[in-house]
Amino acid sequence: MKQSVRQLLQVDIKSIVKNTKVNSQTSDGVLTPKRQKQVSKENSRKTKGSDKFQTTIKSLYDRYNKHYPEPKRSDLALVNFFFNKAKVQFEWSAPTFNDIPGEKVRRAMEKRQKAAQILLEEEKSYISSKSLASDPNLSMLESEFTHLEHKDQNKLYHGKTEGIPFELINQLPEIAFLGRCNSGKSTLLNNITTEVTRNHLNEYANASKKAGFTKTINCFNVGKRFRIIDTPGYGTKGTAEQGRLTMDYLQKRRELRRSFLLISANQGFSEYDATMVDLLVSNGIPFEIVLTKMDTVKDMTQVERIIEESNVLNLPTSPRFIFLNSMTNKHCQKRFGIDILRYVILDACGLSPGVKPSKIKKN
Ligand SMILES: Nc1nc2c(ncn2[C@@H]2O[C@H](COP(=O)(O)OP(=O)(O)OP(=O)(O)O)[C@@H](O)[C@H]2O)c(=O)[nH]1
Ligand SMILES: [Mg+2]
Repeated sequence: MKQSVRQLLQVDIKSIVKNTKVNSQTSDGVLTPKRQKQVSKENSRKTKGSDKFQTTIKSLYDRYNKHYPEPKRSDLALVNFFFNKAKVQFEWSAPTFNDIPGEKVRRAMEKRQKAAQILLEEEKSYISSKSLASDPNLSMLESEFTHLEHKDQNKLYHGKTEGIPFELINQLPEIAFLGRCNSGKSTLLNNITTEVTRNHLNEYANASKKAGFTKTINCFNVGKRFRIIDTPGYGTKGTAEQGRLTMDYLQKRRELRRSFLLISANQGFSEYDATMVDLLVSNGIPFEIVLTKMDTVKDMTQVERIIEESNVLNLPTSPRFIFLNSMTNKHCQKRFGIDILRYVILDACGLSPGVKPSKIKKN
């Protein structure tokens, strides 16, 4: 008898637990009709909000990128596939331009080649002054000289690469993120190279609320197809050394294909940004403009004003304008503009949207 009471009690407790848990769900996990209605209402509100945001961002993009053909949806899908699958590896961090792997050696090689060229020219002019120009020995001399020149180089750089430093053999196109401190460069790098939408993402580059966080130029290899360079921010929290480092990189780096100037949509163009734009234009460095933190913008006319009041629409070049958000919030629950930026990056590196990463992420 005692046992059957206990059994009864157990059954009762079980059913109580079941009933409380199942307030909004039936026992097999299916939502009750009431809850279903609520969820679908919430979802449609979210979708409506996101749709509105997407439409606004799209109309801004169309308005300021009339010179550029709109990327096809199928291409955007391919590009997203590439970035979501490509393995990202941190490669180097350089506090000065000479610290970039291969740069010192490249400079030394170029100096030697220049010196050798001058010697060859002198030799030629000596021979022609002695009216030996038709002498068959001249071509022999030239080839002898070239041989010596190479032998000399090989002496400097031993190894299996026939005198060419490994870092220079391993060249890939590069793109760089530039902008004021806190404009969202490091966060964007983490975002475009990951599939997930997660706030406070610190996957590869370190991002921080603290302005002036990135202090060196940092290089990340993406799928062994190209490299993304994260630069230190400029402005009141940046230092003169960091500014020089970024300018050296922009002016001297042969692998740089395009730079992306990040402007925070809630701050707009500053005098520092105007100077950077001038430097990019006067040095002939190709660049695009990326308006970040679009999730923080309540009134989109504010973004239009930022663009119209800056000088960028009157430049001799026509940079693209890309509008995006790396973070999400209640009003903006998806990332926008990331796919367009991904598309432009591959294009800048001379890669087609259908390119496959040479190295993929492990799941
Ligand atoms: N709301 C919002 N915040 C963002 C977005 N992107 C970046 N942030 C925030 O802005 C702050 C600065 O981001 P970082 O990526 O470190 O900026 P940075 O340009 O690399 O800054 P420095 O390294 O100092 O030059 C961080 O607190 C980020 O969370 C965005 O799209 N929306
Ligand atoms: Mg940074």
